[in-house]
Amino acid sequence: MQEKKVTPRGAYPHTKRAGDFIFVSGTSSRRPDNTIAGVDIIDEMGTKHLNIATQTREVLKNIEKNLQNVGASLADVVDVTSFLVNMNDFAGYNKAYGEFFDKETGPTRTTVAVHQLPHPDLVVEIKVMAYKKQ
Ligand SMILES: N/C(=C\C=C\C(=O)O)C(=O)O
Repeated sequence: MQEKKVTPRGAYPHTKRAGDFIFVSGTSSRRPDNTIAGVDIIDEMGTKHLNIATQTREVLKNIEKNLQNVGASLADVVDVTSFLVNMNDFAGYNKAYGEFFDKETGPTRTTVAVHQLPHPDLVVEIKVMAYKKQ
């Protein structure tokens, strides 16, 4: 059976090729059913813990799938821009990110804090640029 895909939240594609460059739109940990990975319910009152490490991993896996759909992979990523809602999450984000990319061979990266993301349960969104010859 074919895997259900995350659909973009607006009038944009997940990926856009421009020559040998591939741009990937801002991506979250949203699943194909529009629930969000990395939202832990921590008590019987339904209190949420928004898990930066889980969200970062799921974002990067979603980006990987989007790149695979156009014949590329995370190994082709040359530049990353990350948006955190809270810079106090930086350490958790940075550690999870390091499971996917290496300091010497990985892409350049810029991380900024933003006031909000398109869903209140999101704590990280990432966009990337990849380079893969056609
Ligand atoms: N890239 C955008 C939103 C992504 C949200 C998501 O994947 O959950 C946008 O609105 O530009």
